[in-house]
Amino acid sequence: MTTSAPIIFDSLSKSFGTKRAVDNLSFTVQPGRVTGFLGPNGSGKTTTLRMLLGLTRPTSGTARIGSKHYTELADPLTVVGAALEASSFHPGRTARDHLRAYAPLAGASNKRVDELLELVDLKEAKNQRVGGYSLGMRQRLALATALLGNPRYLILDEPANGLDPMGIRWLRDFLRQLAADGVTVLVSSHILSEVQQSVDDVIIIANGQLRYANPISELHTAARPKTRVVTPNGDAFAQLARTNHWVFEYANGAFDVSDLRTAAVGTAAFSSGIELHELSDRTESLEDFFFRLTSPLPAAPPVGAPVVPADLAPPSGDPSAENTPAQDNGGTQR
Ligand SMILES: Nc1ncnc2c1ncn2[C@@H]1O[C@H](COP(=O)(O)OP(=O)(O)OP(=O)(O)O)[C@@H](O)[C@H]1O
Repeated sequence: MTTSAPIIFDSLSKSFGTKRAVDNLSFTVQPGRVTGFLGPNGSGKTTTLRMLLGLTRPTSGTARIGSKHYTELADPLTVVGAALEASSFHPGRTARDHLRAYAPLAGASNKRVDELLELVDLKEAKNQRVGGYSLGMRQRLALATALLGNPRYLILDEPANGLDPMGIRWLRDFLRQLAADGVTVLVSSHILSEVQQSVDDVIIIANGQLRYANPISELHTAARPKTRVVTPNGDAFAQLARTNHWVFEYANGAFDVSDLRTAAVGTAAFSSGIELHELSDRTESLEDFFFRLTSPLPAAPPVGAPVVPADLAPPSGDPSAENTPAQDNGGTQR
C-alpha cells in the first residue's frame, strides 16, 4: 500500500445553536501513522469526525483528506473506512450476511468478506446472529465493515469503548499492523490509557478546542516534573528554594519542588552544602497530565503544534504564588 496524503483540519468549527461544539480546530493527521484523537466526553470528537466524513456540515473551516473533502471523493469507501458506532447492525443478520450486504457498496467480493472475518477474528462466529454478539465482537464487525473497500484511511470513533483488556490489546495490535501496511488511522477515545500504547501521535481537545498535538513519545516531556526532597537542613533548603524562585510545598517532612527534575534540585542542594536524605522523581503521570490538560481553561489556547496552554508552561519565575515557606525540618505541616 502506498503512502497517502495527510488529513488536514483547518480552522474547523461547528455550533449547534448557541453551543460551540467544535471551536476553530486546526491539526494535521500524518499519513501511515496511528493518531489518537483524545478528549473528555462531549469535547467535540464525534462532531469533528462527522464533519470529516461529510455527515455534519461545518459552521466554518474545512476538514480534508489530502486536497479533497470526503464528499468530493469519487469512490469514498475505497479511500476512507469509518466506524462511528458499533451497535447499528441488524440483530437478526449474521456477521457474514452483514458484510455481504455492504460489500457491493465498497466493491468488495465474497472472498474479501471471508478474509475480513478471519482478519478480525470472527471466523468462528461468522454464522451467529449479530444480536447475540458481545460488544467486543460488534466492534470487530464494525472494523471489518470499515475495511471492506480496502481503504487507505481508517476513522474510528471510540473503538475501544467497552472492550476488556484482551480486546484492547487485540485492537492495539490490529491498528499497529494496519499502520505498518500504510493505512492512516485516526482513532478517538476519551481515555488516554486506552490508546496510549497504540498511537504514534496524539491530538487532545477539550471544549471543542485544541489543547495538544504532538507525537505520543513527547507527551511525557510535557508532563509537569516534580521532585521530592527530604533533608535534615530544612531551613537552608527552603532558603535555597526561595532564592532560586522555585515553586515548592512542604508537608509531612518533605519538600515537593514543582517544574524541576531531580538532577537540577540535587545539584543546587549539593552546591549549597545541603545534606539530602531523599531526592525522588514525582513527575505527574500521563493520566494526571491529560486531566489537567483537558480541565476548563480561562482563555482559549493558542492553535498549532505543539500546543501547551499557558497554565501548563513552566513558571515565569514569580515566587509569590504557590510557595509555602517551610517551617522547620521537624515535620511541621502547613
Ligand atoms: N446534533 C447535535 N445537536 C446539538 N448538540 C450536539 C449535537 N451533536 C453534538 N452536540 C453537542 O456538541 C458537543 C460535542 O459533542 P460530541 O458528541 O462531538 O463530543 P464527543 O467528544 O464525541 O463526546 P463523547 O466522548 O461523549 O462521544 C456536546 O455538548 C454535544 O451535546
